[in-house]
Amino acid sequence: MKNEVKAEVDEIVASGGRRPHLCVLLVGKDAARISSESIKLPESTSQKTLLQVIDKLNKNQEVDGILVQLPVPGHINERSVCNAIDPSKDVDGFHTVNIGRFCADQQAFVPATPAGVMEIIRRTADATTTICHRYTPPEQLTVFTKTADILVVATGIPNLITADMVKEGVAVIDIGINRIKDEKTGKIKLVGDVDFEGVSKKASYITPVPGGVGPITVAMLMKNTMKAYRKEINFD
Ligand SMILES: Nc1nc(=O)c2c([nH]1)NC[C@@H]1CN(c3ccc(C(=O)N[C@@H](CCC(=O)O)C(=O)O)cc3)C=[N+]21
Repeated sequence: MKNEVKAEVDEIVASGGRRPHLCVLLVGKDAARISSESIKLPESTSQKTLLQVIDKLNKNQEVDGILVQLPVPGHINERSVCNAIDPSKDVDGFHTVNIGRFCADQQAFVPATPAGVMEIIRRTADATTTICHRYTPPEQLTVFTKTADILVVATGIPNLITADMVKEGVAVIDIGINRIKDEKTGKIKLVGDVDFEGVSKKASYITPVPGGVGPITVAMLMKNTMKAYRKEINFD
């Protein structure tokens, strides 16, 4: 590493900010405290510099888990960044090694949001899985949503799913996180992709936003961090 780049990286890492904010207390033999550190880099940061910061964290024995908050600015290749993280510290499960191992039924770090959703559903029973996406015609979308026993929504479109689109007794999991302006107060508020007000009247279960998938995602990230700390995942 060139000296001036190294100095820059050292400075960025050193200015990484305050430490013990996030305190997760586990009582019993696993009692531990997870400390976390946010390293905020300017938008203009080059890919090279970012990769060097990651490399330093990879080599730092004190660091068990690394998460690069996505999305990254356009001049940075997301895949290269995810793949720069040591797979054994990849608590996001975004490294191709972890994705590949997961798909091949090998031990791996699994992404926190889907793991959280599975935790919510907590069922291993057979289910037919169908996927709709941005090219699903709107009138067809309703055909699918109306037949669903479990409806998992992640679109980024506020109020996409309304009461008329679901069947009585459906279980709804809302992964959407949208910041919209509240018509009444003028304040920015957080909503999901589901019209909670209407759909909750028909649903047997429904996760709210905020207070649903978000917090359980964080919990799954903590779980992965503990797995990384204990070196529980065997990458052989
Ligand atoms: N590498 C990477 N991994 C991620 O897992 C990742 C990411 N990048 N980029 C952004 C998204 C989004 N995400 C959230 C997690 C928890 C809440 C959460 O806990 N939300 C609270 C509300 C928080 C608030 O009020 O702002 C809630 O829903 O109750 C939100 C969003 C993880 N992401």
